[in-house]
Amino acid sequence: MISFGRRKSPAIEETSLATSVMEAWRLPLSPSIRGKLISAGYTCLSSIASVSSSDLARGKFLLYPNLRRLESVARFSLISTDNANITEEEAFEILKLANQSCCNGSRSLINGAKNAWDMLHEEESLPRITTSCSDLDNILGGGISCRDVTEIGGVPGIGKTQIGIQLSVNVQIPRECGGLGGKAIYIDTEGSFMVERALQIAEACVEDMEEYTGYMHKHFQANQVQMKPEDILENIFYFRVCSYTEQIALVNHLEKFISENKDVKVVIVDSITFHFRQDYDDLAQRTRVLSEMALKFMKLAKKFSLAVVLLNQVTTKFSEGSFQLALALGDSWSHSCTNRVILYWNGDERYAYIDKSPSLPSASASYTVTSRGLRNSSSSSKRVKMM
Ligand SMILES: Nc1ncnc2c1ncn2[C@@H]1O[C@H](COP(=O)(O)OP(=O)(O)OP(=O)(O)O)[C@@H](O)[C@H]1O
Repeated sequence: MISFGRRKSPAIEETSLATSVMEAWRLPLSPSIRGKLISAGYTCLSSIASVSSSDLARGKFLLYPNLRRLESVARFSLISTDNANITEEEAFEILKLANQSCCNGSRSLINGAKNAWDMLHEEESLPRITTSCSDLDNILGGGISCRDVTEIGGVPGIGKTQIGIQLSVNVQIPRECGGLGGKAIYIDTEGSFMVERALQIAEACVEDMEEYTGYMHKHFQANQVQMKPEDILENIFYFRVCSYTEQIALVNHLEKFISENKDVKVVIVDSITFHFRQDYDDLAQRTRVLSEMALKFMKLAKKFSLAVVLLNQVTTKFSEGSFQLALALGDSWSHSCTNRVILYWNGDERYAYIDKSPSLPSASASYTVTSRGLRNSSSSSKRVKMM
């Protein structure tokens, strides 16, 4: 049976063509030699490295399926296509550089490999941000993991914003006190961030640190940490976004912002889906845009070793004959985060449940929201082992 390859759409063809032109374009050659090379049809490094210097010098054209389109890309890239004659010397130089670039490319890929033992150590030594609730920290393996995207969802009033504020304060706990000594980015889409509440939680955090460092100073001659609640507020970078376009623009800008503020160790989005649920009509496109956004957050988390916390609303969904709570955009969005924590009420008590994690067992723990922030509830945590 003869199978025919699926024909790429003109747009895809043009994009891949432009990408391969970029490969030749990146070689450190003079513009005139580069122009000759591309106009002879040698665009990607593998095609250049596979010919002899004499073939290249003779200006042997590669069989290119759509040279006219190549020429239009070349013209667009301001490359001269008038003269395709390459001298022997130029051919030799081109081959040398192309071979070097090919080798560097594969070497960097091989260098990227890690062994599983190193990965295990890396995982164990990953810093975590405490939630100020030791029961919750326990089920989270010590706190919110840096280098991961964690989604926290729950009904209105369950305490999502309180957790977001608590984390943006706690990320600043100095290293001497077992913290990260970092800064926070708070992206507020709903207008729920209250600065007075952040000050209240910061004051409680400073009091706890003074108590801890006072004890350490008295018994172990350790330095006392001087930190004021005002310092904590100064280290929370607050962004208010009022539409999904602003949200997309901000997320695209974050990499630059964090490169300039490398101390940022947590990014909180409160909430991730708010504008997309309200104003977005095209559901398929909405899923694509949100998945792309989640991918960008994952890249940021890995690149800058920071925690991304996406707060999310829940909706009711009719399933198996009854209404059940489901995270907003649940099904379409479900693969976009590494960890997912669901907050829920059990009687009068607030509970957190690990719904998804590649490394933690499913478990639940109770917590309470006090005037000082998140704390353990009076009842002890409950671990539910899943099959
Ligand atoms: N100063 C405080 N002292 C004690 N509890 C507080 C204080 N401030 C807030 N809370 C508790 O936190 C709850 C509000 O939590 P939060 O605003 O984080 O909910 P949420 O899940 O973000 O809700 P929404 O989805 O509506 O934004 C209040 O109902 C109250 O129980």
